[in-house]
Amino acid sequence: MPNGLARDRLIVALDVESVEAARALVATLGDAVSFYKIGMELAYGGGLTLARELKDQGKRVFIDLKLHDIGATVERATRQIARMGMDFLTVHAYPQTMAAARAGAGDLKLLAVTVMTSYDDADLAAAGYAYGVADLVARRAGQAKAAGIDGLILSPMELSTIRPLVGPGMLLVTPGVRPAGADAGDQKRVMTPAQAISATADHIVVGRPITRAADPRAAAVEIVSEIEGS
Ligand SMILES: O=C(O)c1cc(=O)[nH]c(=O)n1[C@@H]1O[C@H](COP(=O)(O)O)[C@@H](O)[C@H]1O
Repeated sequence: MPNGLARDRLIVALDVESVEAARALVATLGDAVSFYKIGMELAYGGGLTLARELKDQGKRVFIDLKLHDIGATVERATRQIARMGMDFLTVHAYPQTMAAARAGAGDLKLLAVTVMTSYDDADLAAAGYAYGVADLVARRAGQAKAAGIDGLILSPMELSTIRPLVGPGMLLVTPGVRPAGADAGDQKRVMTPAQAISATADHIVVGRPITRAADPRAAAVEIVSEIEGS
């Protein structure tokens, strides 16, 4: 049985196309993984039913729907996820969106997505932003804290500047994590599990390096031992 505390810091992104594929992966990973993320691909393929099943198995579940809409819609959608008894929900880090989600969340923990880990400064400029990544993440971190948001999604590269800004109480959750030598794919701001944990990530989110591995359980166990050694 892997070390519980280290294991609970790994969140596996169940980015697969069907509930059947997700169930098979969860069975393969067994007690190596305690925390799962259900994102858009699986949610749009029936994954919200699986979310309840995972909770009933004692797993923690992060619903990653990255809400962003008018306030009334965000508030009501957040309330629906809160009723499902899930652990985390993502919303985009826009002040109006975060305030609306806070109003609907109750005890559900909200994570604000700062700047996607597939973006660099040039991508932000192309999207019309005057800020680079570092400045926009910092600005949104301050706004999330002011809105009473529980945590942030950011890349591991921003942890060392953002942790001092937000303090120990804010959950810092980082995708953009790759074991040494793994393919970065579409991720542009990347660090290893050990580097992310040393830089004070509370949780790391890992998808393809586990879900597409020849032996997903071995890949997860390896990452948990890297977390444990950090
Ligand atoms: O909100 C997220 O989880 C997220 C935010 C972000 O900035 N970057 C990012 O990669 N993610 C998610 O984290 C997971 C990363 O997956 P891999 O790149 O396969 O490890 C995917 O499910 C993404 O949707």
